Amino acid sequence: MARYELVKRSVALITLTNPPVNALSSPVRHAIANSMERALSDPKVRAVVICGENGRFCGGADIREFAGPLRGPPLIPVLEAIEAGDKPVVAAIEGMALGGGFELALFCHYRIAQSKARLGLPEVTLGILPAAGGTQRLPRLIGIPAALEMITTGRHISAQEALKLGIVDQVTDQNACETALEFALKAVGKPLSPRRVSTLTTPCPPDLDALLEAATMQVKKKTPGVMAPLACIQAVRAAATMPYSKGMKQESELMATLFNSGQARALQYCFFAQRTAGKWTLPSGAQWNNSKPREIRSAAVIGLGTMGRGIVVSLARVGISVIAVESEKKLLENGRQMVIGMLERDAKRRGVSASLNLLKFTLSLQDLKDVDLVIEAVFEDMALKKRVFQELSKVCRPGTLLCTNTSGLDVDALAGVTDRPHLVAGMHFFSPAHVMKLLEVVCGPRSSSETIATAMSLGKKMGKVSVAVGNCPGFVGNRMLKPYLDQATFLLEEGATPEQIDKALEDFGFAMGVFRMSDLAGLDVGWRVRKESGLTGPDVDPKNPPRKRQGRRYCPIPDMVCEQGRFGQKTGRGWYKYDKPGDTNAKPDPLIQNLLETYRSRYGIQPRNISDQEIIERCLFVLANEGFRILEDGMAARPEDIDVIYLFGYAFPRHRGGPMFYASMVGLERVLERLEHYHQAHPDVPHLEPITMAYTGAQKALKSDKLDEAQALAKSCAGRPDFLPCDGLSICATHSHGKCFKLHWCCHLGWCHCKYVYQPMTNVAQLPSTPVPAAPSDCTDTIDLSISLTERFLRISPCFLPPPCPESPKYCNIAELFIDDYIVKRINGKMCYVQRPPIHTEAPSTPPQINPASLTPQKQHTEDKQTVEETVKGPKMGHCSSPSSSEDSGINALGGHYLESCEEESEDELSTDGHSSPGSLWDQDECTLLSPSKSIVEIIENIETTV
Ligand SMILES: CC/C=C\C=C\CC(=O)SCCNC(=O)CCNC(=O)[C@H](O)C(C)(C)COP(=O)(O)OP(=O)(O)OC[C@H]1O[C@@H](n2cnc3c(N)ncnc32)[C@H](O)[C@@H]1OP(=O)(O)O
Repeated sequence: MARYELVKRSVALITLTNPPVNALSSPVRHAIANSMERALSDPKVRAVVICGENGRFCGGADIREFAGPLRGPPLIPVLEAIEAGDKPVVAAIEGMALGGGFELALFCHYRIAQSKARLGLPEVTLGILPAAGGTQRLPRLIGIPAALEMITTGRHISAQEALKLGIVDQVTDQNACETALEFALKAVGKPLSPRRVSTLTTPCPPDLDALLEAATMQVKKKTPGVMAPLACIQAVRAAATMPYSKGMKQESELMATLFNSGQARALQYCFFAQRTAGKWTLPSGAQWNNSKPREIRSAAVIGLGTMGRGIVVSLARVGISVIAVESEKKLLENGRQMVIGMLERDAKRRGVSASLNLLKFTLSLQDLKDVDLVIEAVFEDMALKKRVFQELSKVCRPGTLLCTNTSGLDVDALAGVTDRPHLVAGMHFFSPAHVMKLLEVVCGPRSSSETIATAMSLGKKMGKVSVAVGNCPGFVGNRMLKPYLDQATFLLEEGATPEQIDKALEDFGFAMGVFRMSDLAGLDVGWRVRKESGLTGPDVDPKNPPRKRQGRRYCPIPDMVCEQGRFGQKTGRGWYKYDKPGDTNAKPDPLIQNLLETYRSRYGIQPRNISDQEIIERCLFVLANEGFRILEDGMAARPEDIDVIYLFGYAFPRHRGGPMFYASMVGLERVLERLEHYHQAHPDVPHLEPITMAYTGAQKALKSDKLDEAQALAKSCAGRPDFLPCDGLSICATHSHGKCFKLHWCCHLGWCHCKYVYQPMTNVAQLPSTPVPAAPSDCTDTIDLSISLTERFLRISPCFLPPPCPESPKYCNIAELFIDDYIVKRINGKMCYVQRPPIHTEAPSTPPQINPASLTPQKQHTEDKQTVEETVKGPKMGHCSSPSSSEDSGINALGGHYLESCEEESEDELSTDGHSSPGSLWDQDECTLLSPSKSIVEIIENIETTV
């Protein structure tokens, strides 16, 4: 974790060795502390240099450690020992010094930076503040204004800027470590006191209060409702007004508040979710690390509308030569001028020369015969796109990849008209394409893994956050948007105003409410789509009730707004009025208020007061509900992918984590209950029906037509770093195909390709601890909650925490729980899955008394124990069994499970009377899930899978 060497006979060189970013994990902190002690006590050592391996100084604290209790030495005392030492310590900064890494450098007496290095305190972006002295030391070093700006924005600065600000002492084009070694030797003997930042006085500007006030206003405007930047300002104020030690105390108190906040969890989740999305996976098993992308040197873009132009710019600025095609001379010339203008402005801003020589503009598709990849960006019309793809098929060389920038049309239908359906995929950019970071890469059923790998890799090269999604109407982002927009207009019908709905959403954290956003995007686009899909317009049968379409509720208000020529900002009128077309300052319009009142009275709707809570719940829970459906349908691989799409494509507030994360933070029971509530009130709105309900009752018959739930679960988990193939171990005898998987933590169900085989294996401490919903008063032991696997998955991993340490001794294993119908039991307020007992005809009227010992044959204990030990040691996994053998072994799961999970327990603890001994471990948190210490074991869910 850190290497210690004596170099040049008298300099201790400490190299951090914790790939990929030399984060300050517990072992690294240990190693720094030990190395410093050694260096300071060795009389041969006259100076110390600290650097990072592989050209990266340090990426800061190990963010993964934030999820659990702090282990190992706290960072601050380790760093204080560096500053307090009587030998000069020089930080040799290559690559990056971020967060705790930057703070480490600030505790050193000198800092040398390689010219390409970046420095910064990005903690604010993770919902925390620089709490290893960053907020107290940086202002002392560079003054309040510059420190405030760096700390509240988290901006990374260049080595040159750091030199200018006085953060580093020297910038070198050479190896920073070599330079630092020379520098260190020269520093020997010079007084260290002035180099100790903690002893400096913060230069305090006379207008401190005004400065801090302005900063406060600025962050409140830029990131409304976000706590961390405000806490940063308070900490910096302390640096200006308090002695160092008091300031440090203040910093630590502020950190304590932030550290456990939901915002910090959300923002840290976003950090990892973004990186997880790059690790794409397809149902076929193809994924980021087993599929090779092609290199794309040349591309073509068809259509030079807003989207096409943005795509051309995105490609050209990363050095890909582009042929841009239009159908008419005038459009081509217009597009050419606009693209050149955009590239020139972009290059000026980035201080580089515009890559105009990479561009070619043409009216002929024939010019595309040699390009590596084509992105079609013509009008959103299937017939037109099909014609283009047929033509491309004829013109382009056989290996050219053909991509479409459709925002929701069937990619496979386009693939079907080509001679190379495997080389066709969707590349759904967001407008404006050269600005927006999101790219949905749409995998058609026939898209090859190489095609997807290439599109994903091209997206990354263009600086996009690319997410692989399935091919369904609207893909992921726009599919979810529809129910969200519907809810907003239904709320209008019921009594809300656009201003009220927008305000509620903006207070939640959206930069723009749904109506302001629609005005910006233009209302005519959606109107055209609705007309084309027969929801409105002359083709609609006049006998159709205006507020019903295809058997479900329909709100015609948006059509009525468009019929008045109100298309949003561009026409100066939409849901709001604007001073002139193109203006952005939205003002409430009494005409809209009139329209709503007339509408309501025409349809006999009594307007009611609608709370902000209802607005948020209906708009956002319906969004998450559709997300669950998308996971169930296998159209997104993981909830993180959905969240990333909403964060980067739809401006979902980052400190809320995304719609799926938000739902998990609210608590899925609550989301479920509210959706049920709203669905009961609005039964003609299917999107309000919780996905969990789709598999119960009257819908049950449909289940066989649906994708199997277990498959959906596995799909939703495949590719997660915590969802690991179990090394090709032999699997069930009857279904000897595929591989087994195991979920370490997020779910205690694993899955193998014989889709009914579950292999629970999880860390006891991580087993579901979601509070169990209160039982109905008239029936205290049973709630007939039939929930889907996808939901359960999310429900028990409410914040997608990282996996526990693999060496954790607390794995439990229900090796043979592979049943088709099992029960979730509540034990001590937590949940446990066991096989349904032999069928009893009647549900017990009182809570069943489970006698664990009687459920647990002794022989099975021993066998299970064996399995657990193997599990703990390594990836070896017990066999999965076929459903046919479930009856032999399933029931032992409960006993085997808890016995092995709490190895130190004697069987006495598993007392058949169900009462735990005082002080027993069964009473402690870590084992509560498995403890039968309360005699009442409640059945809280019936979960069925199809066999
Ligand atoms: C008392 C409290 C004391 C101290 C508190 C200190 C607070 C902190 O230091 S908070 C952390 C501050 N640091 C950061 O925010 C940096 C975060 N990382 C990045 O910005 C980037 O990763 C990067 C360092 C600029 C490198 O970028 P890039 O080269 O593009 O690689 P990535 O794909 O982003 O990351 C590679 C790999 O590393 C993982 N990772 C990166 N940083 C951290 C980290 N700080 N902790 C843990 N893991 C980190 C990242 O998740 C990637 O992992 P994969 O598994 O490969 O996806």
